[in-house]
Amino acid sequence: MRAQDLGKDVIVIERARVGGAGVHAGALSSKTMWHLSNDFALAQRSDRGYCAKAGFEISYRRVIESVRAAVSEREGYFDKQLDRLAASRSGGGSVSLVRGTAKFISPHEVEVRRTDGSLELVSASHFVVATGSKPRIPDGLPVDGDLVVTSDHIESFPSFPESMVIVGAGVIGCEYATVFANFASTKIRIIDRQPRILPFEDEDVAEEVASNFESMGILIHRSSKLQEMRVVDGKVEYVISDPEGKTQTIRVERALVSVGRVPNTRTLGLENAGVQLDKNDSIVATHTQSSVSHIYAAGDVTMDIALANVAELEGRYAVEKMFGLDPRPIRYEALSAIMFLKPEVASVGLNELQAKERKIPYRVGVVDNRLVARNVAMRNTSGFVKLLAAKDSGKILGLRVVGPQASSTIQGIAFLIEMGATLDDIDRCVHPHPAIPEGVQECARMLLGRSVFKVEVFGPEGLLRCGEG
Ligand SMILES: Cc1cc2nc3c(=O)[nH]c(=O)nc-3n(C[C@H](O)[C@H](O)[C@H](O)COP(=O)(O)OP(=O)(O)OC[C@H]3O[C@@H](n4cnc5c(N)ncnc54)[C@H](O)[C@@H]3O)c2cc1C
Ligand SMILES: NC(=O)c1ccc[n+]([C@@H]2O[C@H](COP(=O)([O-])OP(=O)(O)OC[C@H]3O[C@@H](n4cnc5c(N)ncnc54)[C@H](O)[C@@H]3O)[C@@H](O)[C@H]2O)c1
Repeated sequence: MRAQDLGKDVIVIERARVGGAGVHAGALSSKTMWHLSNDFALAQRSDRGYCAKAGFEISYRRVIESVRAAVSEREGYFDKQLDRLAASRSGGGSVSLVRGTAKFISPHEVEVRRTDGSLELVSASHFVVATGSKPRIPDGLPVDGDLVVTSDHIESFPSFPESMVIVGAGVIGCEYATVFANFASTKIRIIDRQPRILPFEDEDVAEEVASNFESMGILIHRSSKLQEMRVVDGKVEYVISDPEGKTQTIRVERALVSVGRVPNTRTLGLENAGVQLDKNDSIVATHTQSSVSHIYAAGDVTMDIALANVAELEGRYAVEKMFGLDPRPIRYEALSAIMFLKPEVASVGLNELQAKERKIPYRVGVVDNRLVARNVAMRNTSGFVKLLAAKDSGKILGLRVVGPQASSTIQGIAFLIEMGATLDDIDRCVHPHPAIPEGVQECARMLLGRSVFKVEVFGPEGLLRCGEG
């Protein structure tokens, strides 16, 4: 669409469904499940002065029907736009959709194999490779799309399984653990080879999520090695060993494998175009430009950061660069992301792990949501706000929000990081009341020695923390 803005003629080649994993079996579908599951869990609570007397009926198929409705609503808008733009050339360039699987046969030519087997040759001056990624399946795991699945198949369960093991406690594993635990029909176990879930996040964030998981009845096998998984009599049997080598054999109804993703590059014929891949099959790209100057790569196919917002940003950047607009380089350090867990976890910029890794001296403040008026009013005070600022200048480096409305709360700070703002800027800004971002303001003020609640009073209770690294 950005190339169309610039008056270029564009051909989009898609082998499956327009929207990719941003919509199907991915971001939108899983977030729809998350919202539905949250509403269900909330409605089940009986500590708020109301409860459903007759209980709730719940059906996996019906839930998935709602998910499909969301997905097709979104897909419908994409299809409508592509149809209209293909039919008219109103001001911008033309956009046409070719359905089929693309493969480079030379640096300027792509062969498209349609579903009926026919071939179409597409040639262009410039290319953006945005073929995304697929679940990584380690050797020996019997993924059959039925009993042992990846996120690609999870919507095809006939009903809620009674029990499910999740292999990999990263984002996908933890999000689906949350969804199924919220629906309260499935006993969830989750295995990770690391000592804690979400190993790329700060320990306090991961532990807050882990303790909520445990209170939701999710069993976490930490530092566990999956020795074997097999299908026996229509059930999934797996063997895990702990760091001392003690093994356990457990039987569950289904298994979800979520141990990372790999780029879709293998069958793209990139060797015919001379495009260089790294040892993980990702396209080697410098500011989205591959080793062949007219071929760009955006999104999961470079496998640096696998997020829909990054994919879009890179796509826009690539197109602007290829048509000479000289766009501002993408600032990967100010990226924001949300993990749809219980509670929601949203992040922008650096966490403590990353600041330490990059040897950036920082100050950190943590304010527990129990001290934030809006959380109190919501009767939902689990989680905290954690703000990092540069030690000398007070420049804002990053924010983690663990708790309700986390995703909306980080956005203001994303802008401030982008602008190079400091703790003083957060202090000065008038916040609405009561609002979740007040926790962020209180955190900045605490680091500046101007907060309402004092660390000497609430520090020992674990409600406030100031530190540095
Ligand atoms: C379960 C799940 C949940 C997620 N949740 C979030 C989230 O909440 N927030 C977030 O930011 N990110 C999320 N992500 C990640 C996000 O979906 C991806 O980072 C994003 O979709 C990547 O976009 P992309 O354009 O690079 O690839 P994709 O969206 O995967 O699109 C690639 C497209 O290329 C097509 N294709 C592949 N090979 C060929 C070929 N040879 N010829 C023609 N077409 C081809 C595919 O069919 C696909 O449609 C999630 C991912 C998953 C799996
Ligand atoms: N809300 C979001 O933004 C969102 C949601 C879903 C997915 N995504 C994107 O999709 C990508 C892929 O997600 P993912 O969860 O598959 O990958 P991930 O990299 O987030 O997590 C993989 C996990 O699997 C563990 N692991 C790897 N091999 C293992 C093994 N053999 N046994 C046990 N554990 C093992 C790792 O320690 C890690 O915790 C993410 O990097 C993320 O960027 C984003």
